[in-house]
Amino acid sequence: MTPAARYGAAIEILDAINTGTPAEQQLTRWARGARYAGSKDRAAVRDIVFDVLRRRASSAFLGGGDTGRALVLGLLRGQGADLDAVFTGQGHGPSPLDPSEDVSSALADAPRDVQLDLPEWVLSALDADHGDDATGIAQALRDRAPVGLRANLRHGTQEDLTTTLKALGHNSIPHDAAPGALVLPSGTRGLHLTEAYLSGLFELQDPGSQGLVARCPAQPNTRILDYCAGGGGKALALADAYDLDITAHDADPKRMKDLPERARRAGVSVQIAEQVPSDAQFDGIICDVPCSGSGAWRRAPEARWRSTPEQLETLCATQAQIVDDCVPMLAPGGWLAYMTCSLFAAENADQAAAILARHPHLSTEATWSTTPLNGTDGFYLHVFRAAS
Ligand SMILES: C[S@@+](CC[C@H](N)C(=O)[O-])C[C@H]1O[C@@H](n2cnc3c(N)ncnc32)[C@H](O)[C@@H]1O
Repeated sequence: MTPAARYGAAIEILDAINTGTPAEQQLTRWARGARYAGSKDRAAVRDIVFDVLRRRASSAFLGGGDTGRALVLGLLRGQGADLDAVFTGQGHGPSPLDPSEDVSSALADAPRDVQLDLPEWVLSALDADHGDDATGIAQALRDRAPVGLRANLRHGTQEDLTTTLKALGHNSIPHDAAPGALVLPSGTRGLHLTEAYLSGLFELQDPGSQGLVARCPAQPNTRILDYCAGGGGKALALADAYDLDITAHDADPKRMKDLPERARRAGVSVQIAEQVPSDAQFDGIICDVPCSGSGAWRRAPEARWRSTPEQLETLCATQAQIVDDCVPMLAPGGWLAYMTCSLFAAENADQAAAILARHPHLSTEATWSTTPLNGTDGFYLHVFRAAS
């Protein structure tokens, strides 16, 4: 595909997304029908679509509308790109621009929420929760995220992995959020197909996510419950760091389907429990609760536009319930790590304060958080300790 044809495809896909089809679904549908598109074309079209979704409000402002064409036009204007090289009208490229598509305003004339590509209510919450950092965080959410890796330290050091990746043509940089964390530039692809990955040398995981686990006060040979295990990112990181008796649970067990294979590849052991007996006791419990995901909105760019204050309220109620379900399973003197990939205090510090108020036998052992300003996704951790 020519570069212009890739933009043409992105315009069609964005028009379909505008009718309510989720972006992933529409990208898959397009790729199935576009046999002529190679893997590089598919990746490039996906990047354009996701770039637009991350910058949807500013692209609509600069493109003079919210059709697929206007959004792509606005994105390119914002990037200062050569518009005539894209709107060529040749092959499958978009038709040439019409004078009616000229927009005289600069982005600096737009309201702040438009400039920062966030719904107004989200920006107000970030301002309230992050003060002077809010603008920088919002700006970071407009860009692609770097690729994060976790070296499986049972297979080698962070330095060993850096050397292996270098031999594969990838320059990785250590990240100080966790002992095995590395980052590579956004857009690094195909790592999961390398022998290094298949033989268990690393997992794909944001350094911030690794930082949460690195701060859990696990002691060797203790019983740990990962109550919202999902794909097992936290359980696997913990199992790599210590010899533990780890039980992984999720309300939707299908989400754990890849966990046994990932554990096998990493050379660690994690037991799967579809049900956890209510009288079970654990020395440590991880509550990696379902949340707005606002800390990771660079990776799921549609989510910011679909999120609502009402959804946030429902999520907060679920988070509180999950912790309340877990607290009775905490052995005397045990720890509970409440964690989110959210930037909102409502899901983070406010929840922690409410948990302490509801469960007076818990105290705060540690807290930690990170935002995209640190080169990670946004995460929050609150470690509680039960009285012995
Ligand atoms: C943030 S994700 C977990 C990500 C995972 N820990 C990881 O690191 O890959 C939250 C998970 O909570 C699960 N969940 C939602 N409600 C739950 C509940 N009431 N009890 C247990 N798990 C729940 C969801 O199915 C989802 O997999």
